Amino acid sequence: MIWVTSNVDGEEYKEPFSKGIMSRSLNISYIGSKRAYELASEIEEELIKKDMSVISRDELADIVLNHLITVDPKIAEKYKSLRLLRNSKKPLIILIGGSSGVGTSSMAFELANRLRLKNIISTDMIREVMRKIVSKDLSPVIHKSSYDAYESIRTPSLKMDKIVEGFITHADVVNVGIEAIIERSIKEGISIIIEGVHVVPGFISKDLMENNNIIMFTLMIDDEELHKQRFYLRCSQPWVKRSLENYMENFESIRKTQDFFVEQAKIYDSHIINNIEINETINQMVSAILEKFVGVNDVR
Ligand SMILES: Nc1ncnc2c1ncn2[C@@H]1O[C@H](COP(=O)(O)OP(=O)(O)OP(=O)(O)O)[C@@H](O)[C@H]1O
Ligand SMILES: O=C(O)[C@@H](CO)OP(=O)(O)O
Repeated sequence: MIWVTSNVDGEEYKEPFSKGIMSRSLNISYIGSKRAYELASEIEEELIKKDMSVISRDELADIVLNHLITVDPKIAEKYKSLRLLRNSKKPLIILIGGSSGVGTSSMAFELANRLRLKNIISTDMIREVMRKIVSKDLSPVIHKSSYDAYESIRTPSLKMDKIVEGFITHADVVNVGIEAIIERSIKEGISIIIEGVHVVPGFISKDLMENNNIIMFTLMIDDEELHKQRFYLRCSQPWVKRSLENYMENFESIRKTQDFFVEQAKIYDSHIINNIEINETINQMVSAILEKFVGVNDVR
């Protein structure tokens, strides 16, 4: 057996070399799990040939890097950048927003897998906790959805589109919870992805956004028909309880909230991604993250 050693706060600990863990860390630019597993097996063979029974994490990373350079320098470059990112002292906070149905929760899950992050929180869950604490009488808007919150605004403004006004009032309350999660993640030093319809550019305090490793993505779907299909797809899954009829009835309003997202994203410089193809979306996100936090240009 090959043991991998590391140091935590001066204490050394060791764990057995695992091809599964290694191949997950190698599946970085979507080379596919089969190819990643083959590479992990090649690396294991190399360790056996060199008769290494104990190896430190850093030595192992160097061996992996050298192996990847001979196989595919682009994958090697990405592996190196992601290691730098993972070794960063500050936690990484990734915010993924977009109007209902554009794919924030699916993309958060895919990105977490790609970056090997363990924490994802949906803003719908934050809203659910808030609904238990804040009564319908006190804040009727958060007891509605983002696209029909306008129905419960007590005194609508005459100057603004009512759907957008409802959306802003609704998302603004949930942002109190989002900021709390960000503050707690920074305090604990844990990296996290926060996703959902309430992650709107310009709604989180400037101070939090500027002084930490935070990056925001705004997903959208420019093609209306494709956006509708995403709801069909989601609601056709047997475990989904949300009704397709509700989203179809409110589709026009949902599209209006998307227009608002895009306007805000342009003003506040959030990365706008047309979420058509999963790998393309994830590659764009990973490239933006590496560029912002490791200073590496696109190595796709
Ligand atoms: N890039 C993509 N390609 C194909 N299907 C996708 C893509 N992104 C998301 N989907 C699918 O679209 C549907 C809607 O996505 P998802 O539930 O992630 O949206 P959401 O933005 O989280 O919505 P809500 O905020 O209303 O919960 C899901 O069935 C998901 O699998
Ligand atoms: O408010 C919304 O836009 C959606 C987000 O997921 O929630 P629901 O349709 O479940 O109210």
